[in-house]
Amino acid sequence: MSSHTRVSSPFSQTAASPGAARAGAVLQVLAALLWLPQAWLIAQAVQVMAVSASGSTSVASSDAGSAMAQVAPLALGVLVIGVLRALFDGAGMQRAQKAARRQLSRLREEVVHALARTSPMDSTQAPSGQAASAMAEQAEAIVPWLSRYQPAMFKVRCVPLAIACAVAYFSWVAALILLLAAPLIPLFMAIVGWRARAASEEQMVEIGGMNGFLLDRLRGLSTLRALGAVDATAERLRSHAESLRTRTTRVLRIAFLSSAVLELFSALGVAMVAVYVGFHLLGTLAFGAWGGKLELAQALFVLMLAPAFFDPLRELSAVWHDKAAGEAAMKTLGELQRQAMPLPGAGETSHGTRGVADGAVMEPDEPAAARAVDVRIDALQVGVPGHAAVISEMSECIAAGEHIALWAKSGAGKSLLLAQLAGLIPLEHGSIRIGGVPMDDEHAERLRARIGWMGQHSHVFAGSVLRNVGLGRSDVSARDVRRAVEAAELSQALAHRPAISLGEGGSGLSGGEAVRLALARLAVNRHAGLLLVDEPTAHLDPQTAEQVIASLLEIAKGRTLIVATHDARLAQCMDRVVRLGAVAANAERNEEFA
Ligand SMILES: Nc1ncnc2c1ncn2[C@@H]1O[C@H](COP(=O)(O)OP(=O)(O)OP(=O)(O)O)[C@@H](O)[C@H]1O
Repeated sequence: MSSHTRVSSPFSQTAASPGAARAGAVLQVLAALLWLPQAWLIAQAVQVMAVSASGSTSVASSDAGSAMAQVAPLALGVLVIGVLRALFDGAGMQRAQKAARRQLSRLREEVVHALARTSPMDSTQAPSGQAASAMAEQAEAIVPWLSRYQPAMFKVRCVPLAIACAVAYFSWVAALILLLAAPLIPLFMAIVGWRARAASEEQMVEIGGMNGFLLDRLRGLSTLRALGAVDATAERLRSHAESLRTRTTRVLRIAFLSSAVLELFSALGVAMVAVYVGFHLLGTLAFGAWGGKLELAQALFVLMLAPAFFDPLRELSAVWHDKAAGEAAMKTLGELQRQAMPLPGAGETSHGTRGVADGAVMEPDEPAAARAVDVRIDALQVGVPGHAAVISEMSECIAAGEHIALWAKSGAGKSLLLAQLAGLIPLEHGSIRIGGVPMDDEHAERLRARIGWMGQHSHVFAGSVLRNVGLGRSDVSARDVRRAVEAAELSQALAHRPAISLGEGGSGLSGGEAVRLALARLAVNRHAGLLLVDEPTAHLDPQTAEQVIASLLEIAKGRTLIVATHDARLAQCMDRVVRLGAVAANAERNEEFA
């Protein structure tokens, strides 16, 4: 069973929250279009001044005064439109930026949820360092892509066309020059952008890989140091950094190339319009103005619009790299959302799941005290979806309150069975019922809340012992944590170091203390009617193992306990031993442990 959550196309992502993003783009387009009246007013003012200057030798000074009177409202208009343009542009950018930030938060939330909905047993999951780097760092590339590239793209679609129409109204030749120069730019940009995207993706993969590698090696630094592999690791890190440098340089080179392409063609376009307008005014090129001759104001207007025609394209070029980086980031986030092995029931809410069939004994609003539950395993295939089954079929009934040991050789599937019982792996064949409730997508979330789990390698977070036991859960009080720590005899073990703060991965704790910490986590779960424990005494000396067994039995009183073990002393303390791979022989208690 596998499900794939796909990130929808980046464009549909933006379309999903069109309001603010679109409003931002529209405001920026309006600001750009306001240049048309502003340029017209400037051209008119220049014409008035030119006429006044040319006539000042022969005409009375009162005419110069009237010219100033004509120019003043034009100048005021230019000023007012200038202020409006600045306001529109500023507001548009602000809105686009805010919309992009919101979109990024939403995407990050989706990725976090997708990761949380993935089974922890999925061995194909991205390394945590890579996931953290993708979400925290690479995902930031989405903001400029949405807030700058997309409005720039919108402008390119509207503004040059409007300007070309305005220019064509006065001179079809000038408009033709602009229209001929314009398509060359997107064409070359697309060619360059295609390379930019590939280069950006390679750069992102390299960043993610390097971060994952670094985090992984930092976690295992003590092992690397102990085995004398620090230098070799540093060497690999250096080669990663070198490769990243090369890829980053390639991305920058392509970004510079795209700007150069655009500058070249836009400069040529503007220059050709200027040459035409100049020669037209001089009378050399007397065509191209719909049979007439351009006035000074009209010629100036056309001339001023020529660079503005290319402005949106220049802007697009400046942010062209944002598109490549943004799309590469979207792709990386999409990869993170791909769930090869979903966590059963992670998408379901625990609300409204009352009324479970078969006389279920676990009610959603059950009081705090744990109640032992029975476990029924029917024709269960033990294994991970997509991999060969480890046990093709097993059936077993475990009574409420019974304590059993799973006994089998290494690799026989004890841990996988415990993971299936805990609802951490989707079931492909067969069924599990806990307290009469089937372990399926509908009930898994609720069942997990009633199961205590102690894995083979419990992760220890950096922080205090109490925080590591409470794990910030709202339903676990400080009193519960203290009691659990007592029950696991962890406080006695750490009595000589009361203010101990643990390092990431459990540095600062002995192996026995780490097991006690895991026991305390087990004990703190007051709702757990079923405890699943994986090899709690592995690697412990006989005396510590005995203490751990005693604590475990104390914690498991009145609850159902299933423990995977190779330890005969622990197995002897159980009511029954279930041999995996020889399930039929489990009806009676195994004499080996009598
Ligand atoms: N997440 C996983 N994805 C794919 N295969 C897995 C996964 N976890 C375990 N396996 C495989 O399933 C088989 C059973 O593993 P499991 O950890 O259940 O054995 P075990 O009986 O608990 O062994 P041990 O006593 O050594 O802990 C092994 O061959 C292992 O490689």
